[in-house]
Amino acid sequence: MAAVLRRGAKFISFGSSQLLPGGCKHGRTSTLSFFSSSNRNSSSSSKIKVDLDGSTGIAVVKFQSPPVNSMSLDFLTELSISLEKLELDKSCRGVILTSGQPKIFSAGLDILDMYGKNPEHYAEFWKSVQDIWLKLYSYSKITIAGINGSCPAGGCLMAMTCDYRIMADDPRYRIGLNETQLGIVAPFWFMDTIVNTVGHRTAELSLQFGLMYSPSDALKIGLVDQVVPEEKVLSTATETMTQFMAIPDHAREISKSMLRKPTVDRLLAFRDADTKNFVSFISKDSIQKSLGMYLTMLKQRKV
Ligand SMILES: CCCCCCCCCC/C=C\CC(=O)SCCNC(=O)CCNC(=O)[C@H](O)C(C)(C)COP(=O)(O)OP(=O)(O)OC[C@H]1O[C@@H](n2cnc3c(N)ncnc32)[C@H](O)[C@@H]1OP(=O)(O)O
Repeated sequence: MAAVLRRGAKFISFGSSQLLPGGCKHGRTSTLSFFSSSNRNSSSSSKIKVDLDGSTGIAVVKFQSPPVNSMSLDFLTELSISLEKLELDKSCRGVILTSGQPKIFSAGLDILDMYGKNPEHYAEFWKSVQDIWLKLYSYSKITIAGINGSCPAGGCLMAMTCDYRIMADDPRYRIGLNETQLGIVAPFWFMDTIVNTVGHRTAELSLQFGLMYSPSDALKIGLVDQVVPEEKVLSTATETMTQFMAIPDHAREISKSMLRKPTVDRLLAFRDADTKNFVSFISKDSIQKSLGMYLTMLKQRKV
């Protein structure tokens, strides 16, 4: 795959791949804030900040992994621990996933965890990706994604695991599974998730072309449920959460579980084979070379 950098263009191509329009640059430092009062419970690891309001039962889980909230092994581990704690916490009834980084919800899987490492690392990384999907797709509590920025590939997958998606109305933002644009194939459970979200025909087009949707187009195909001004993403998520909470938990939970269990069971049944496939695919010299070129281009990109 030859790298073609089209400076100033809306998209930058790598072979047949496209980067998202952007142009924003991010500081690498993060500010951790702690909030404490009798009804609020905040915790903050280095990449994930959790703010649980005991009076409403709503937890806001904020990604704070600059510059782009890429899903590294550390990020996934911290997120997994935070979600596990919230699932065990009886005072929590719902979780809002959102970003603390400007213009980005999550850039998807961290390419650095898939490049230049050994097979053991790739296996460990992939299991943590499977883990977070399994956890979120079968999460007993209500989950809402407050998508306040771009959301490619793994970022889109994470948003699709939620019960409801609210996206900021900014035409520069994009959401979608763009794997084919990178010359790779989304694993079967990524595919199952998008089929369950937008339906089979739309998923076929979306996956084959690796389409990235603007917020309004994502709304049209049902990839997101609502588009609101950016400053209203969190308040809308809170209002929506209140509507979900009006439904008896057990009935909602069982309905969710019955609808999602076949999809979850499919990954559980083929989990080891899926890990082996990933490790063998990502270890190939040709794939490593392509990833290396893609990373270089990401770093050189100035628009
Ligand atoms: C047969 C079946 C076998 C099974 C095989 C399965 C194989 C498939 C595996 C799963 C596949 C895909 C899942 C993924 O999620 S792959 C990741 C896809 N993500 C992307 O392509 C996004 C790339 N990034 C961007 O488009 C842009 O960065 C952005 C998100 C739009 C943000 O733009 P920006 O202008 O605000 O920031 P930018 O300057 O581009 O980036 C800032 C720094 O961040 C680095 N970076 C960006 N994205 C990633 C990433 N995903 N991982 C690691 N690092 C990333 C970028 O390099 C910049 O770094 P630096 O500051 O210059 O050092």
